[in-house]
Amino acid sequence: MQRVIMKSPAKLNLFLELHRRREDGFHELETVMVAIDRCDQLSITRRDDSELNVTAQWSPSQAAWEQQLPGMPAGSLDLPQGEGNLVYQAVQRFRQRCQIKHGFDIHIEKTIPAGAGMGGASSNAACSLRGVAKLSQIPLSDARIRQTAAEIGSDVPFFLGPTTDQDAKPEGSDASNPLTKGSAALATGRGEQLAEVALAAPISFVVCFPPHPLSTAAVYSICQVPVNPCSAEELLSTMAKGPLEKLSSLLFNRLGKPASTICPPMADLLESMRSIGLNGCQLTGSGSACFGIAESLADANRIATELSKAGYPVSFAASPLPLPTPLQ
Ligand SMILES: C[C@](O)(CO)[C@H](O)COP(=O)(O)OP(=O)(O)OC[C@H]1O[C@@H](n2ccc(N)nc2=O)[C@H](O)[C@@H]1O
Ligand SMILES: Nc1ncnc2c1ncn2[C@@H]1O[C@H](COP(=O)(O)OP(=O)(O)OP(=O)(O)O)[C@@H](O)[C@H]1O
Repeated sequence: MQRVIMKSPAKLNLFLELHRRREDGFHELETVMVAIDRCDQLSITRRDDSELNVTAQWSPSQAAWEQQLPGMPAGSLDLPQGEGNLVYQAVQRFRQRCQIKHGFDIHIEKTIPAGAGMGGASSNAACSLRGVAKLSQIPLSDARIRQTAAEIGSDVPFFLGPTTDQDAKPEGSDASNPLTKGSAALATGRGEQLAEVALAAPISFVVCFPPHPLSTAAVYSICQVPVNPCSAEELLSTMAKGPLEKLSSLLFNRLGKPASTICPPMADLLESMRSIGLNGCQLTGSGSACFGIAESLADANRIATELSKAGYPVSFAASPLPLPTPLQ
């Protein structure tokens, strides 16, 4: 096999709580993430020589994105190429660890907004590790893949999917829902310790990216660790057993406040989303994208169109997307 074409999904954080700031500068957190069907595409071709080439472009084009998001700060739509791209860093580190001599040509077609809190770069990095392992005949359950992912970023391990097929059968629920199995996980530590969680049925999200990218480090640098942290327990049990109508009241993100301090337009966006009829509107990750829950996918598509017309052109409906298990 010389080439793989892979989908690299985005994620939403349904819950995010901070427990303590660690000596290494990272925060111990508890977050529930769901992969969604807004995906970048990676094409990875094995080379006979040792060259590693990584290129990225917006789909359908940079010009289309610049036209859609005229208010974006200059340069914020420039995608890093080559060594500046997280995919290059992940693959190079993995090649050195596994002494992979051959090179790769990797091209990324981007639809996930950057600086949005949707894990675009992290997802691309995880996807590239899976693809390079496949093209190098390294079993996807090889521990060095997950080890490299954890070193590259806090969100990268999540996108590798369940560790083994056994892990993809979460406790106490019907894990056989083919539309959602393997799409959600509880992450702790700095985000690299994962436990698969069940989702009883698909959820209809509306995601909206205001033209204001946010730096994850900047948001964390002004966050406050609470004295009495919230718990994800009720959210997790409602995800597994329903009623899903209750979900929107259980969504929570401790980074919402620091993110809106840095990006005041987010408050207007959240207000617009609530007034248009979305439930449980909140920030995903460190932002600046926000999401809410609609009654149905048809409703989500209608609301996304309304938000686009109301001045938020990067608005879309999304559903949970099962992450691949190592056997796929
Ligand atoms: C906000 C989330 O997306 C939630 O899923 C993640 O926690 C962020 O993960 P990420 O983008 O992969 O972040 P990294 O690239 O690992 O870290 C970027 C910076 O965010 C801060 N950071 C990140 C994760 C964490 N648990 N605590 C932190 O304080 C640190 O300053 C770190 O230097
Ligand atoms: N493959 C990539 N795709 C997009 N951005 C990348 C990539 N590699 C490096 N970057 C850089 O990383 C920055 C953050 O990108 P993005 O927000 O997609 O990543 P993330 O940190 O995984 O997600 P999150 O916003 O949830 O923290 C971008 O602004 C860009 O400068």
